[in-house]
Amino acid sequence: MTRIKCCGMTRIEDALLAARLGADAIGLVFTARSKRRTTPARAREIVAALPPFVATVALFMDDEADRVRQVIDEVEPTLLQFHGSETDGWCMQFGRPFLKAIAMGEGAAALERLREYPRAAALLLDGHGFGEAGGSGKAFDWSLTPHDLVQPLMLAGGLHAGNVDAAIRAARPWAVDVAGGVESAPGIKDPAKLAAFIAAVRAADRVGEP
Ligand SMILES: O=C(O)c1ccccc1NCC(=O)[C@H](O)[C@H](O)COP(=O)(O)O
Repeated sequence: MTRIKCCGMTRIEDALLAARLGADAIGLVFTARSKRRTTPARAREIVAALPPFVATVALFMDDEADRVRQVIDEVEPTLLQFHGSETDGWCMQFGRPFLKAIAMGEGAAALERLREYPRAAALLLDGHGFGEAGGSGKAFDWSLTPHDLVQPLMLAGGLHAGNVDAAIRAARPWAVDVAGGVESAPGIKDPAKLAAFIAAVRAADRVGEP
């Protein structure tokens, strides 16, 4: 079954709805470069409201290590996610499992970077260009997804209910990640789009079942 992460949560009601609809994880963005950023205080409220077994992911992009530590202390996320030019060793310093986003906007040229994070819990292939922020709404060429990596792969970038089936068939990812495709405005989730997205992922999972 394809796991689902809904990113850029800023409201308790959106996070609860995602959990109720079956999302496996929600993302909380702390980098100043995001139009979906939230505060540690608000994130703490969202985390406290969630039911058990829904993972919480704290996102950063070339932020100071002290800022990451402050968020860990205040929010106690399940996982960290790094979107910038952080190295494998830098990401490891917090002693927490981490996801590393790889900018796939340059196409095949980006594939080498996937091999630079042997200690990442999973790799998130995102559609933006190198140095650009995530949450771009840009898809990449899913056929580039490699299948010889040990780590689980997550697919992100421009996904929505209308294309996630094709994305899953093309890339066969372990998980999909969505932000803009389920929103009515940055950081504000649209209940109908969220429900349609999760239903589309589940439908894609059933293809080929007897
Ligand atoms: O969402 C953001 O604003 C953001 C900003 C800076 C770094 C990462 C960010 N989001 C990371 C995510 O995991 C998004 O879900 C992913 O990039 C896909 O976004 P979208 O293309 O809007 O579905």
